[in-house]
Amino acid sequence: MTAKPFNDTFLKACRKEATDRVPVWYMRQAGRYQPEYRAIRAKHSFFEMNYIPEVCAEVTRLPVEQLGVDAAILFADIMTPLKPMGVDVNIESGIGPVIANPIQTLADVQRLHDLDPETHVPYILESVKILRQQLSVPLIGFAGAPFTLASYMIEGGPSKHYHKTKAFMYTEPQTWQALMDKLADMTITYLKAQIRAGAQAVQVFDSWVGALNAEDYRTYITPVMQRIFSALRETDVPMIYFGVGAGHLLKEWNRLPVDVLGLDWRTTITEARELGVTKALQGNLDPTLLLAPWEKLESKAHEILEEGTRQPGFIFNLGHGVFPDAKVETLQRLTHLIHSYKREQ
Ligand SMILES: Cc1c2[nH]c(c1CCC(=O)O)Cc1[nH]c(c(CCC(=O)O)c1C)Cc1[nH]c(c(CCC(=O)O)c1C)Cc1[nH]c(c(C)c1CCC(=O)O)C2
Repeated sequence: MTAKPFNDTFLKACRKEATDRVPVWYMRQAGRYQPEYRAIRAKHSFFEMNYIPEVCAEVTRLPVEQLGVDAAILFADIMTPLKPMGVDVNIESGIGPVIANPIQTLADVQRLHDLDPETHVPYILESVKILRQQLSVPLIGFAGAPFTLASYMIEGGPSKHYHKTKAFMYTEPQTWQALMDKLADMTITYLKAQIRAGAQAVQVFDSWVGALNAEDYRTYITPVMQRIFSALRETDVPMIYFGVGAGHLLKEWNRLPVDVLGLDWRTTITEARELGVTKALQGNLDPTLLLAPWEKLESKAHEILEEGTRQPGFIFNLGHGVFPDAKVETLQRLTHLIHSYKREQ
């Protein structure tokens, strides 16, 4: 069997180079909407799937083979590196990460271990190496951003309003800073290790940072994100920064040394461009539309393609992850639509 030629359209779009078709991948492209995933998951806990590199690699490859997407994202969770740092976290199906020992004091922060990827998460690095041998599309490594990780660590699980997190930030600024620094060190070390092992792009998930207003983002978060992306700049892999409900932060994000901004569906690509965003963009179909009639999905996907392809540097994705009740066939059809799209001159 001859190996497929390497498909680098995703990497080109990250660098704002012209591509002959629009690259696409989907957040949470590996997950419970796939019967094959459910069969594997029935045999293992979530973290067990992380710990066994062959399983991790199989689950990572599944959507690439099934959907024909232009990038693979390593199968793990933003919580994976927190476990060896001393966070007692479990992934509960249908709920998300649940933490038995939430952070409350400076002593709790100081007790967190520094991450040493080679000893703490060797299975992640092994999975990356295996995948690089097997894939003919780029492999995206990823990590959670400090605010989003801290929100789970402080709230003890998923949250609606992040009020414990924000109260902590306002009332214990020094402890908050210590926590941000510790998490930023982890993010940098973890992503650099993934890149050394072979990850060809990285995405930093700051899913919940949209809970902050722009002024608080500037005060409490910009310095730490600046440090993370500057440190990763030393590598030459493209960096993507993503958050949900963060349209009001886009001007701030555009100043960070990052290559691609991930948008959710609340901000259109045209609106982002009008705000002065110059980075490559990734997004932003509302994942709920995967459950809508095809005509509705198709027309919105078309709109996004037209807006996105007005300039180079566009990667089609969803505005957030695929839901468990989406259908594989819908994502296959959508992928085909994106790959067949030709911009009218
Ligand atoms: C906030 C966040 C988490 N995890 C992640 C984020 C950032 C992206 C986002 O905002 O969705 C990131 C993540 N989580 C997972 C991936 C794997 C790669 C991929 O996208 O295919 C990635 C990139 C697997 C997963 N992570 C999780 C699952 C479901 C686990 C299962 O099989 O039960 C998967 C496939 C669990 C998890 N972990 C988390 C949540 C909210 C959940 C979902 C809860 C649920 O719906 O059951 C925390």
